[in-house]
Amino acid sequence: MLPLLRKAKRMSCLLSQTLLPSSAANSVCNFKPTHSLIAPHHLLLPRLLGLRPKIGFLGSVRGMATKMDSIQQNPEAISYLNQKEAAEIDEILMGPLGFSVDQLMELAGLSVAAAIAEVYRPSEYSRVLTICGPGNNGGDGLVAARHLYHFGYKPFICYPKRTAKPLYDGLVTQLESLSVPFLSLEDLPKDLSDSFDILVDAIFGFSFHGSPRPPFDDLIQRLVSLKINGDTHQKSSAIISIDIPSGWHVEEGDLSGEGIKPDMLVSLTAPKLCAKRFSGSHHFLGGRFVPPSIRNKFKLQLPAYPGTSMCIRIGKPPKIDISSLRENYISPALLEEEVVADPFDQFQKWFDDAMAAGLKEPNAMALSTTGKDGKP
Ligand SMILES: NC(=O)C1=CN([C@@H]2O[C@H](COP(=O)(O)OP(=O)(O)OC[C@H]3O[C@@H](n4cnc5c(N)ncnc54)[C@H](O)[C@@H]3O)[C@@H](O)[C@H]2O)[C@H](O)CC1
Ligand SMILES: [K+]
Repeated sequence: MLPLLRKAKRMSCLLSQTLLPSSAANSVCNFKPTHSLIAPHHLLLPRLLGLRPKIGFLGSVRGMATKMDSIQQNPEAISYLNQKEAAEIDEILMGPLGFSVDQLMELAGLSVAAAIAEVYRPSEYSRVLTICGPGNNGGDGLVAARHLYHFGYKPFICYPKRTAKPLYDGLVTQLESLSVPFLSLEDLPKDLSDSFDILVDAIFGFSFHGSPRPPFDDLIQRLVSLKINGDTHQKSSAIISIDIPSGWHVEEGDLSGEGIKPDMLVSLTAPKLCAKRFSGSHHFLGGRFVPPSIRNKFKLQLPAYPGTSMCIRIGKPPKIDISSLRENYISPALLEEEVVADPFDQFQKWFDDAMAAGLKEPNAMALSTTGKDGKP
């Protein structure tokens, strides 16, 4: 036991010298422990409590941070665009400013996928059906589906009116090469909420006008009825609308009051006027490509995106039930017979666990010592 403890002490000095200020390191090294355990602190604490750290989907940690940090924008402080302004911005971006539609669509679709991943974990909401319309909104949906695939979701596509242009052919080929299933209208299951956890509405964007024509009228109706007939005891699929809830008037919103009621809206570039009527839980902004010249010309007030994020929550986040954030760790205790004889090997094992979990600062650690009586 003694050589093991000496080794542990030697290692604690080594670690302390790298991690602590010298005075603190000296006091650790001069301290004579009778028992000592060293581990990355996020591993040691739960283990000492007889628990094993849970290695979960990192998006949940990130999502939680975003929930906490999210800027609770005053909706009135953000600019809303009318249909003409939205189309004009598009034209300027793709005209004098030199962007291509492919570029903007890629960024728009990536923002949508990022916003979805902020709120809906793939462990709970894996099956995603994206319903794509005939224009660029549909293209955003195809791009988002590809990114969701890479984020760990299982995407499906319904794209009943394909646009015969190389850009769209390419997006379809990219998804087919990932074996993402394309479902025809006939293939769609009767009850969408039985088969899909998320339904992405990529049917119409800011160029929509009039009343939806077939086959989109029916598809929109299926999304509407999902929320009307939703069994309150069963988890209903989440509906995510890209840029505009399809069928809504771009400026006036849900004129009949009987349109889609999405759970999440991802506005692109800047929210359109109809977004003022959005009453779902999650309103995000994406399309982080608006240059100052456009901001100035249209006097746009837009929130600053945090760090490298592709999306930002706008509007108030839903109230968080703190008890639902609690995780139960059900794992065996740290048993003496399971501990490796050499503390360096044991440390390496814990360190490898921390590295594999992708934890931030896996080299941060805590040193605990106890007396012979087992007291700290
Ligand atoms: N700058 C940006 O923010 C970018 C946004 N993007 C996305 O593009 C859409 C706007 O795309 P656009 O192709 O102009 O229009 P739509 O997708 O809305 O679809 C037009 C399409 O729909 C047909 N249509 C219109 N009304 C009806 C109707 N009543 N019934 C049936 N069909 C209808 C019309 O004929 C066209 O075929 C924007 O919202 C963003 O989502 C870009 O991806 C990137 C830049
Ligand atoms: K839409």
